[in-house]
Amino acid sequence: MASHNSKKHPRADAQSEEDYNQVKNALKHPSTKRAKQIDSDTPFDQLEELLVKTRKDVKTRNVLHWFRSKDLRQEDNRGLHAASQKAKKSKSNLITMYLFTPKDMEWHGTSPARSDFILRNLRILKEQLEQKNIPLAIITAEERGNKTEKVMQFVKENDVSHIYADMEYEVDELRRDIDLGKKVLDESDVSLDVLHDQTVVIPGTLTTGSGGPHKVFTPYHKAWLAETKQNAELLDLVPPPEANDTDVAKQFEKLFSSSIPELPESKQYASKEEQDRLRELWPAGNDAGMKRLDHFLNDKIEDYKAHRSEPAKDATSRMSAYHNSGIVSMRAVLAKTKQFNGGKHFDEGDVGVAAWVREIVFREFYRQLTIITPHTTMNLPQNLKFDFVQWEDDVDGWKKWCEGRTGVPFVDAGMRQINTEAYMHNRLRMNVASYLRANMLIDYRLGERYFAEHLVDWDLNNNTQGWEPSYTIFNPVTQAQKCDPHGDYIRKWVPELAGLKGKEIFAPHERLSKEDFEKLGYPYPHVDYAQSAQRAKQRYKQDLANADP
Ligand SMILES: Cc1cc2nc3c(=O)[nH]c(=O)nc-3n(C[C@H](O)[C@H](O)[C@H](O)COP(=O)(O)OP(=O)(O)OC[C@H]3O[C@@H](n4cnc5c(N)ncnc54)[C@H](O)[C@@H]3O)c2cc1C
Repeated sequence: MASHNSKKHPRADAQSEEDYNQVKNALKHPSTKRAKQIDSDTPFDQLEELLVKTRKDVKTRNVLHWFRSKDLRQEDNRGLHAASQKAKKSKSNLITMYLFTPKDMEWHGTSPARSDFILRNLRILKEQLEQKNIPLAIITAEERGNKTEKVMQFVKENDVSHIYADMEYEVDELRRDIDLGKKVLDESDVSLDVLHDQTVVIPGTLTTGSGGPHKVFTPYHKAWLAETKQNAELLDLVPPPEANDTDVAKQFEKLFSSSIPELPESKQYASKEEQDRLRELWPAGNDAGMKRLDHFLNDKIEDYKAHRSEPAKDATSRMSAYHNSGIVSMRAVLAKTKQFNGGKHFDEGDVGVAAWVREIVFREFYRQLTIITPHTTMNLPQNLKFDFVQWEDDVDGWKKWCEGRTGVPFVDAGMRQINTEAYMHNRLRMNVASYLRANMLIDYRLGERYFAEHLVDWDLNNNTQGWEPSYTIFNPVTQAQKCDPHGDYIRKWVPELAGLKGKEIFAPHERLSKEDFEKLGYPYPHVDYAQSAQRAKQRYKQDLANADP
């Protein structure tokens, strides 16, 4: 029977040695030498160069916008708007398409929650567009390698003269667009344009005094604030597409009748209960996303700076899934935030606004890092030396980490949150990542993959940067005492410990008698914190000293 427990999608409660090896197999990557070659002639630069030639002045017939999983909205969508304008100018038709590639979902390990979120958003989008007589055709590409063929076939069948899309910055997606661009060059009557839409400031454009793109966050953040202050039009929105004439319905009957696919077998929810729970937590559609933003601005943002790192307060926006699938546009989000700030620039009004926008700038910065060091989206760390660390094969530790049974309350609470909500608070993401790659010395890429397989907001850029290994090792007990001072977050997610008083909850094995601890039904820590942190530091130091990337 189709199940989320299937071999292709290991679940927290089904982690066996076989699953562990399967995850490991999904983490193949080029050599560090090859990574450097890729960085020296980036797919982003190659695509930008190609687009100069593929943006052709051809006679307009039908105009296509190709939606991707990162721009699933009609509101303030740059590519869609450009396509609509082109169609209107020549009194031709706008048609749209989404290429559904279940094998891409397998390849990236996309979670059931995110896969379902994408399909639910597509359904809403299709209905909205149909009210304007604009078809949204769902085309299935059976193989990862036959996308260009599928798109060109669609282009021919529907007499498309202009293809528009919004750019995705990861290596595979850039290479897909390069491949399409090369085909378009061979066609005398087809044009291709791929626009920047994911960020307010285009990746790669914020440069240092010596001309190269910023690679360090603090100066990038400063430059970003200056750029958006000086060029207020960066937050200007474009309108949704204009309607087609009604006769289009007949002409493109086949496209209108294409239906939203079912979730692939390996991406199905484990149960109806899980499906209902996650759908309620993550309602689809631009309206739902903007409503969530309003709620955050009205009720939470003022306290964001003070409480953002306290998971029990749920003081953050939970907007990431909407940002990453492009359900809301970042321009719309920031324009609204500025309005809330009384029209003042982001760093000049409310301190909560300044702190919140700073996080969004991290998101923009990580896209800049992706285009300049594309190897980071190929299962390799930013600092290539970390590829030389000898990780441990600790299957038992891995299983405990996945299930939230490491014996470290703060870590376990985080893991149980992700397993229940397809989301984890940022402070916990930092702590569970540190625990896996340092205290357990398990290859951080397994954790990275686990996040992909479980998060609704999974994003390759943010996830790889979040998992970037370093010498920093968090102490999850002191972290919990600082960020969850009353233990409420731990109590919520680790009910075995709910009855503990005061500081007992942060390290029950140390703070209770052996007898009382064993009554809890909660495990002893998988490793000793101090010894394991020391071991990791030594391992990193020794292996990085010998690394030759
Ligand atoms: C190990 C690790 C893995 C992560 N994986 C992902 C991931 O797959 N997808 C993802 O979107 N974020 C990821 N993050 C970043 C961050 O944890 C989430 O963006 C954040 O928790 C989302 O919650 P929120 O929307 O309530 O954020 P808020 O605190 O409300 O922040 C506002 C927005 O800013 C952006 N943002 C916030 N923090 C970060 C950050 N550290 N880096 C980049 N952008 C940020 C998000 O778009 C977020 O919605 C990861 C962080 C770590 C440490």
